[in-house]
Amino acid sequence: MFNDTRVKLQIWDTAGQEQFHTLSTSYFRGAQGFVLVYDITNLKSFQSITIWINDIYEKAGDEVDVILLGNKCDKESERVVPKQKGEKLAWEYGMPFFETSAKENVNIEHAFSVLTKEILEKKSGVLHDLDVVSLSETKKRTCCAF
Ligand SMILES: Nc1nc2c(ncn2[C@@H]2O[C@H](COP(=O)(O)OP(=O)(O)OP(=O)(O)O)[C@@H](O)[C@H]2O)c(=O)[nH]1
Repeated sequence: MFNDTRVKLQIWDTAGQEQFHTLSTSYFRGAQGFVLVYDITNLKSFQSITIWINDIYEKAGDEVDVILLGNKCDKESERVVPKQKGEKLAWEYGMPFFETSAKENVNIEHAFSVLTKEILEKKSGVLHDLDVVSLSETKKRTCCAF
């Protein structure tokens, strides 16, 4: 629930397709938000993030909401990607960043809440813009009819 609005999320997982870098454009078309996840114990997964960010913006448009997650934060002893690196990358692209653990349920709900909120805020912004346009159109027409 967000401000008394019930929200239903439809979440698509790429299920390993991304390894071959052959994500179908249907993953991007119509999507309102993206959750980019790397593994803090796997440097390559972090390095691939930049490629995916660019792919998302190219195929889904610059206006789309993206969050970055550094997952497996429960495996601190195996960490190879410092938290600051994730923060810096996210900051460069202006996206929210969290370290998460899917295993221990750390920050998962919070991350999805933040993404959902961003999407809803953008949507209400668009509706507001449309309202403004249609109101002024009506006004113009009323004006001309007189
Ligand atoms: N310790 C730990 N292990 C995790 C965490 N999240 C996932 N795993 C483990 O990491 C492995 C890979 O998880 P997946 O969810 O299959 O990862 P994926 O990148 O979605 O894999 P694909 O679906 O093949 O793309 C599994 O053995 C999970 O149990 C986490 O937060 N902490």
